[in-house]
Amino acid sequence: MSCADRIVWLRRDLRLHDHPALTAGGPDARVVVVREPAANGFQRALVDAALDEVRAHRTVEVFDGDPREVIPGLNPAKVWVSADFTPSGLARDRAVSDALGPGVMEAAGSAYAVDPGILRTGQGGHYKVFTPFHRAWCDYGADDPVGGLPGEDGLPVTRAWRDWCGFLRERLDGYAENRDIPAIDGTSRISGWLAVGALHPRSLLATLAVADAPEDDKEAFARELAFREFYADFLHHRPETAHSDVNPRFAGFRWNESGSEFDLWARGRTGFPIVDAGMRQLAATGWMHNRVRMLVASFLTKDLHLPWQAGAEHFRRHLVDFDVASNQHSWQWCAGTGTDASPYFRVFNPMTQGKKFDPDARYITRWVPELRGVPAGDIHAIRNLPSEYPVPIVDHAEERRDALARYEEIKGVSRDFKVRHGR
Ligand SMILES: Cc1cc2nc3c(=O)[nH]c(=O)nc-3n(C[C@H](O)[C@H](O)[C@H](O)COP(=O)(O)OP(=O)(O)OC[C@H]3O[C@@H](n4cnc5c(N)ncnc54)[C@H](O)[C@@H]3O)c2cc1C
Repeated sequence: MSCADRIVWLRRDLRLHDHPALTAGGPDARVVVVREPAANGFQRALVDAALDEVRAHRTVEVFDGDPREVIPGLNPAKVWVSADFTPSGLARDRAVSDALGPGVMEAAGSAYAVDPGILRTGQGGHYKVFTPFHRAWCDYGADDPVGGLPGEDGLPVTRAWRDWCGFLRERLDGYAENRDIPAIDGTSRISGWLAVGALHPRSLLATLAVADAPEDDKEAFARELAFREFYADFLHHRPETAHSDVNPRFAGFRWNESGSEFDLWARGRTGFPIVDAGMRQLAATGWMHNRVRMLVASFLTKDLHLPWQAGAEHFRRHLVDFDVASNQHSWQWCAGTGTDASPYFRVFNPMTQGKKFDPDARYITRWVPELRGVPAGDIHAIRNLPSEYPVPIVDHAEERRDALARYEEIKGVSRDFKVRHGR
């Protein structure tokens, strides 16, 4: 087999370190990228940045077109890839592999520390609840990084790696507490790099283990990585849940039709300051703090009674870190339809949540300039706000009651179902 026959096809694994597929292909393999549509402009810019760094150190042939035609058209004898477990990635890879013929395409590694599908419950099923998954994930453990980390063995130190090391140095200490406060730059902000594969959780866990920080903070961080892997594992077993409710009880739920209220939510013009701040942060930067993602998702599904799929699609079109498993399942969690879901009847109050997690309204006023200079107490109580700021588009207390009433309708259906079927 000549070098030209051996290909490493890079997708969302745009890095040179800790890369089983590149290691399997060896230093002489052709490295190939087929440009596929990115979820949005923010993610496309990150793909380009990560790809440029790979190209600065290794020749990469970049093709446009459909990988189902481009890869077989190169007539390779062998193609190594990082396994892609997303439903669309699996379908693409199956088609490419069929076109190449048996044994040509081989997966080495994936975007996860523990590949989806590996962990099983005692009964042999897949995990449906995070806590036992997390326990099993910790027990299973992650392998050591493959082929070295940036800065070792001549491997370049990339922007993504510098961001990660900056977090380890400056913000890991205190992460467990600070991660919930949107006004503090307390999280790692590496989700975009993970989404394009410029970082790998295995390398993160290896460096996290030896970092000089309190164990609580390290454990809290690893737990968040486990959430990412839990959602990927769940989606692997239940691919239809990228679009449909995990909890079948919601099949008959009475959602509203999307209309002008959706647009006001998307534009950060709901009149609820913390919701508007989050949506404006998303529009401006492609990123939103996790706590605020939860609040805006709760608002869309429980105050506006709009289906989680509409919000998830909006996030897909804007998030720099869009990841189908984390996004769809986080939305389902917030809507109450998903794995381990926050119960439907737990409805976040945007005023009290704002007061609790952004007490001096620093986060809110960073993104909602009309409210600068207004006392935090007034912002959280939504009173005496300047006329250029919108009045609330709904009455939260009323919508909460409505949400609970709608939930009662399907609860009743489910109780009837149980009675009729003798369960
Ligand atoms: C409605 C909603 C939609 C979301 N959509 C996405 C998405 O498309 N892509 C995405 O990566 N995350 C998503 N998240 C999860 C979370 O908000 C982001 O991962 C996190 O805010 C990224 O910032 P960070 O890297 O600073 O996180 P950190 O707090 O530093 O966490 C480190 C890493 O752990 C993972 N992580 C953290 N929290 C979660 C979580 N709740 N679920 C799954 N993984 C997590 C991410 O990979 C993150 O980069 C969503 C959350 C909600 C509530």
